[in-house]
Amino acid sequence: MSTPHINATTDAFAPTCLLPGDPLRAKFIAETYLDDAECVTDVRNMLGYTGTYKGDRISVMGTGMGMPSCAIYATELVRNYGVKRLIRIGSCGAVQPEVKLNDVILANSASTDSNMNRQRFGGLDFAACATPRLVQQFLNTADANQQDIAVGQVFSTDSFYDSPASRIEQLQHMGVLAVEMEAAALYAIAAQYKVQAACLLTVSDHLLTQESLPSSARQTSFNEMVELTLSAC
Ligand SMILES: O=P(O)(O)O[C@H]1O[C@H](CO)[C@@H](O)[C@H]1O
Ligand SMILES: O=c1cc[nH]c(=O)[nH]1
Repeated sequence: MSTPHINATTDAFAPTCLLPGDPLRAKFIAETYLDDAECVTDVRNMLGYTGTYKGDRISVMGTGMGMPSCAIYATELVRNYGVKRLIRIGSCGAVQPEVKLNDVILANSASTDSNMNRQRFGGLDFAACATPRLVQQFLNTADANQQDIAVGQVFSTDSFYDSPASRIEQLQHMGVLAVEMEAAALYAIAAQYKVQAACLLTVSDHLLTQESLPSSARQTSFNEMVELTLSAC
């Protein structure tokens, strides 16, 4: 049955759903990598697809930008559509010099400047972590494919623009690899609903060098991350 934000039938989603922020990235992934992909939801043009990858059913759906938007879709997917594994596949801005443009990062934890997890956790600070079993699965697959990925903590922010000037230095100091806008909320939702979650990111911006990928590449060229995700799931 439909929700306010997803107009799919009850059984439309597979237990594993890949979650890019950009709905056109979801469309690209479905059309490029999945067999028999069908668009199962299009409310607000937040496109979601289900198809098969090497014979296994899998879904991919956009979440929009930022934690409030991502939280709406993640919550409805687990509550109403039985999704058990939420895998964010996003872009990010690197804050460490050794992390380069186009590198793939596996976010094993996410700090945040958002208040969303405090609201969820009675005012306390929630340790937002990926599901260890999924982290292991991604690492094993990356090793088997001889693919180099960075594993570490990220920072999920509410603000793409105009963060305090000292922010990057603080993040660097605490070993944060990159900044993005959804993982912390996604990990808290997964914990609350007892489902699995992980977040893979491709470095689209470098916040130290100001290098940046064009928007067309953010939509279509995250092949390394997508292929790793599909072969690990
Ligand atoms: O590329 P996506 O998955 O949207 O992720 C990143 O890009 C958006 C900002 O440009 C934010 O959603 C951020 O988290
Ligand atoms: O949140 C984000 C995503 C991509 N690049 C950034 O700099 N920040």
